[in-house]
Amino acid sequence: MDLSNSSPVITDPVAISQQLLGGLPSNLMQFSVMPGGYSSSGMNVGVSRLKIEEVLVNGLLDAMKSSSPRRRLNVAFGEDNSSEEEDPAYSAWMAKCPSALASFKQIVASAQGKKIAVFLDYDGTLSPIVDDPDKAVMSPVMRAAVRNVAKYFPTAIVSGRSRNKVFEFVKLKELYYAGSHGMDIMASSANHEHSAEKVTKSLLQVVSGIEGATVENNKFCVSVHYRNVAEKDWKLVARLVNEVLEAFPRLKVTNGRMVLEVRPVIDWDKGKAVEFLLQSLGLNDSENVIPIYIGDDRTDEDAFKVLRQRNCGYGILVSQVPKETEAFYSLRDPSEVMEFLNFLVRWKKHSV
Ligand SMILES: O=P(O)(O)OC[C@H]1O[C@H](O[C@H]2O[C@H](CO)[C@@H](O)[C@H](O)[C@H]2O)[C@H](O)[C@@H](O)[C@@H]1O
Repeated sequence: MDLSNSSPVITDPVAISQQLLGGLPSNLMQFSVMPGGYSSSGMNVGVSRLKIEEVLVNGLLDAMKSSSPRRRLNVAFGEDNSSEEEDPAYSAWMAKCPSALASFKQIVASAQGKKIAVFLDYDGTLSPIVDDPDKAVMSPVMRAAVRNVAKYFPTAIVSGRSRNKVFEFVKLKELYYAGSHGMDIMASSANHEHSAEKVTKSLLQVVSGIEGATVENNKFCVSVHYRNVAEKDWKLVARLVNEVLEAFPRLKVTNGRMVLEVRPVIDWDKGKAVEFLLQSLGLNDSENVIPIYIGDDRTDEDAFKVLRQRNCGYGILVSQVPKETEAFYSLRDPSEVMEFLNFLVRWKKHSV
């Protein structure tokens, strides 16, 4: 299948599902309800809708605090990285999760004669984290790097944002897009979309009095951002979100990078989205396909885990601080992601 000549922009979830799902095993098409609202990975901080208690609010609050680790700065994006090499904790962590740049030769050696498929998260991976989610633009050089990668490898973006929104940022028709943590490639989602609209309205109402709190409707998931909220108010945000969810038994909340992500209680995540895309795109041959998934967030861990379990391909975590991860390799920030993508293109050009 010549993916570079196909028409990959996923414009309608139902249509694409019908197009992609033809021939897929029926279990891939099922949504199943997870008891208690916890994600299958156990990495997310799932909050049961049934127990809106102090202890859970505090649990969520702890997760909110730990999602804002000390931030390093990024040279390529106009910031200063000078003290990076001196952090012993980071160096120790790198021994377990080595740099994908330093390990590039090993990565491509294992891909000789095989097909690489590239999966990319958006926020924090292709664009640096910024205070205003609407301003998380992708730099022209990063766009060029992603475009080049897509010329040589089937490439998909798997984002927590809605497909439309992430496409507005990326603007590349030659990619595949999975939005709402992969839910935005699925059919039968009308109910989830409706719930997202309703819960967005309620969340907007309750957080309207909290300075800095914003709500973003990602079609099937809804983000409540607290990056710009004073830390003293985080507990209030957690409490209000939990209270709203009491009226939405089919929704749960997980914690991302200073964002509470309200999503359907279904057995679907970025890992399942990657499996779905590999199968749909005819790339399910784990002997001959090496999927590379690059992401920075807890939700990306589901995809890293899938690659580990399949024993094929590599998860690459983008992080400037040591983190527990299922990824094999690491990159510090979006500028290193860009370098890695450029390396891949250069290697491919010279290996044909
Ligand atoms: O899966 P992703 O593409 O990484 O999407 C996850 C969330 O990303 C966005 O929020 C994050 O980036 C914002 C812009 O840099 C930042 O302000 C926010 O604090 C981060 O959590 C997006 O706005 C969310 O809706 C996504 O769920």
